[in-house]
Amino acid sequence: MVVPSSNSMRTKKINAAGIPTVDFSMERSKLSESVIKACEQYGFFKVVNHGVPKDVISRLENEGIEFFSKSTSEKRQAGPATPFGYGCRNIGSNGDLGDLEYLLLHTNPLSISDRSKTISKNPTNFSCAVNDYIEAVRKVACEVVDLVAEGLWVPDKYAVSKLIRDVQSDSVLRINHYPPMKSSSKRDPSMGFGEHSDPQILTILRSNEVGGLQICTHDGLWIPVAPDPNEFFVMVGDALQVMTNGRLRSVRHRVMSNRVKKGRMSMMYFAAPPPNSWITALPKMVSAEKPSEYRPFTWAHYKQAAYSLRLGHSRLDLFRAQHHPLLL
Ligand SMILES: C=C1C[C@]23C[C@@]1(O)CC[C@H]2[C@@]12CC[C@H](O)[C@@](C)(C(=O)O1)[C@H]2[C@@H]3C(=O)O
Ligand SMILES: O=C(O)CCC(=O)C(=O)O
Ligand SMILES: [Fe+2]
Repeated sequence: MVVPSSNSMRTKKINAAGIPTVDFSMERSKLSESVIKACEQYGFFKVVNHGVPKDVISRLENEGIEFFSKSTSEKRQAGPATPFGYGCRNIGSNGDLGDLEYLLLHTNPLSISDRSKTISKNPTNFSCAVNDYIEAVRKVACEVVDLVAEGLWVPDKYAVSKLIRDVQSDSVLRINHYPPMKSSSKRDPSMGFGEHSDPQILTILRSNEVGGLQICTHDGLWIPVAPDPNEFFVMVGDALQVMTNGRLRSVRHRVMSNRVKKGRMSMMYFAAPPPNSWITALPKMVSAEKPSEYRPFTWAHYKQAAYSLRLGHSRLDLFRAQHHPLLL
C-alpha cells in the first residue's frame, strides 16, 4: 500500500504487519522489554491476551451501535459536545472537522450516570456497560504504564498508574462512528479524524473490523493499522512523553474514511491524571547529561493549552524548557 506522508508527501511501500504486538501472557521481564521497544519505536502497539472479557467489549459496542443508529434529532439530545456529549463533524471547538460523529464522556461514574439519561432509553444498562468497560481498560492502561516503569527501572513502579487510578483522574472515553462513505462521494478517501497526538498519558483503542486508522512513524511515514476487534491498541500520549523526558514519544495518528459498506466504530479510553497533578519527568529520567526537556506544568494547564489549539498542533513544543514566546 502506498501512503503519502502528511508534511513531505513522501511515499513508501509499507508493510502494515510491521506494527509491534505485545503478548500479555509473556514472561514479565521480556514483557517490559517489549513494551519499551514498541513505545520507543512507534509509540504504538497491539496488545494480545489482555484478559478483558469479550462481553465487556460487546456490551459497549452494542450500546454504541444502538445510539448511532438513532435519528439525528434523537442523537442531538445528547449534545452538543462542549466538550462532553454527542458531537457530529466538529472535533473540539476550534474549527476542526471530520467525517464522523461521536460520544465523549468523562469517566467519573456520576458524570456517566448523568449523561446516560440523554443517551439511552435504558440509562442503567448504558452506564453499566460504560463503567465495566472503563474498569477493564483502565486495568490494561495501568498494566502498560507499570511495565513501562519496570522497563525503565523507575524505583516508584506505580508512580504513573497511581495517577490514572486516582478518583480525581481526568480520564475520558470516546466512541467514534465513521459512517460508511456514500458511493457518489468524490472525496475518496476523506479525513475521518485529522492528524494529531493524544494529550493524555496513554490511549487504549479498540475498533470494529473496519480499518482507517494510520500512525505516523518517527520518520514521518504513515502506516495503516489493520483493525483487530478482539485486541487493543496502545498509543503513547503527550503526558507520557514528558514523564519519560522524551525517551518515549507520543504517536501522531489519523483516521481516513474509505469507500466501505460498513461504518467504523472505535472506542478510546484516554488515561489521564487528576487536573492538579504536575506533569514532570520522572526523577530516574533526568540527569546532568539529560536535563528536563519540559517546563513543569499541571495537567489542567496542559489541557487548557490543548483545548485552545487546533487538533494537529504540536502543543508540547510550547512547554519545552528552552521555549521562548518570542520564538513562536
Ligand atoms: C481540537 C481539539 C479536540 C480535542 C481538543 C482539541 O482542542 C485538541 C485535542 C483534541 C483531543 C484529541 C484526543 C482526544 O480525542 C480528545 C478528547 C482529547 O483529549 O484531545 C480530543 C479533544 C476533543 O475532541 O475534545
Ligand atoms: O477513531 C479512531 O480510530 C481514532 C480516533 C482518535 O484518534 C481520537 O479520538 O483521538
Ligand atoms: Fe487520537
